[in-house]
Amino acid sequence: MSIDEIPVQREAERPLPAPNGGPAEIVLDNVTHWYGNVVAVNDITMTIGPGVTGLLGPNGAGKSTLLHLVSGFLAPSRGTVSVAGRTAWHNPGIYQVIGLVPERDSVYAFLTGRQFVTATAKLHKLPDVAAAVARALHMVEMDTEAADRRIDTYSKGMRQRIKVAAALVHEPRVLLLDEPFNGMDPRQRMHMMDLLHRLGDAGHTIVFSSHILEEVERLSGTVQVIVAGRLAASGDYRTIRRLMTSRPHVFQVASSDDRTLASALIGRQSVNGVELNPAGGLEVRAGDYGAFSRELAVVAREQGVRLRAVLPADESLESVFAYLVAS
Ligand SMILES: Nc1ncnc2c1ncn2[C@@H]1O[C@H](COP(=O)(O)OP(=O)(O)OP(=O)(O)O)[C@@H](O)[C@H]1O
Repeated sequence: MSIDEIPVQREAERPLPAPNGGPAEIVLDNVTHWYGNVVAVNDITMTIGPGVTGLLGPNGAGKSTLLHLVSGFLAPSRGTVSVAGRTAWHNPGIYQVIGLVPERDSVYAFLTGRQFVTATAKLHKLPDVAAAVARALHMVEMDTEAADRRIDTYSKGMRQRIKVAAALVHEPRVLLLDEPFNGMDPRQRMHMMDLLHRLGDAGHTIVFSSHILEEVERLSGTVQVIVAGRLAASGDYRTIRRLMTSRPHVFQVASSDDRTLASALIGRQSVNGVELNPAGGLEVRAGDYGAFSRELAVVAREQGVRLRAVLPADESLESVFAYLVAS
């Protein structure tokens, strides 16, 4: 069957509000997806409206599967997914309103950035390809000499930006990005965050997945937390943050003088306990993530101790998610 033969299904616009109060552009209604015996998405109901929404969850939680369900690439095993009031599955019409930035580089590296974006514009059969390409390159700030260089000369940040340009070339209302910050350095990250912010402020519905809480916190007002295929928590990032930070945290700290740092930390307000590790470094139990991070920097400076590493012992976030699911 060619793409033109796939029946276009339309669904009545649903009046469901999104968590941020705006109209719901994306509606998942009791959606489940199995890969054979694996349940990747398990009975998820959610609505997403304009602005930036972060899909937060550990690796394997089902974020990519969920984005592919919303993009219409996967059929729900149960339930329904709709975008802009239309059923996502088997509905080529939704490609007009969706742009997808996949996690992997599905880009021919021998093309220039401009050629790649032009090919996408032609696939969409846009009336004025050159103008659409120029506009998309401008939006991601790639309307420079770099646009005419081969993609295999690009940095990771530039490759991500050109993928975003291709996804935006047909001016979709909804932009879906799978782990867009992976492998980026802090400057590239800031740049991409700024771009997504601008698109969200302009009224687009932006959904991006991430397994890093800080990325989601800095970028999105609304957060959907996915754990083991289920929706574990949903709402304003402050609510999610509070849920996460009101539990005890354990940090592994490495410094130039662990003993001095340990004795200076004991008795500090944000610190519940300190232990020196036999193999070096210390383990600190703290009540509040933010307060401890600030206090540690102050104490280290006061004592003239250099901090080499500060890592949450439960860095994978698995324990945070387990806590959220249990609560
Ligand atoms: N094509 C597939 N066939 C079988 N199982 C799959 C397939 N794709 C994903 N899975 C499984 O479905 C579950 C959810 O995977 P998914 O890729 O959606 O999660 P994710 O949150 O995006 O994780 P990651 O960030 O690691 O990609 C995992 O258990 C994964 O192993």
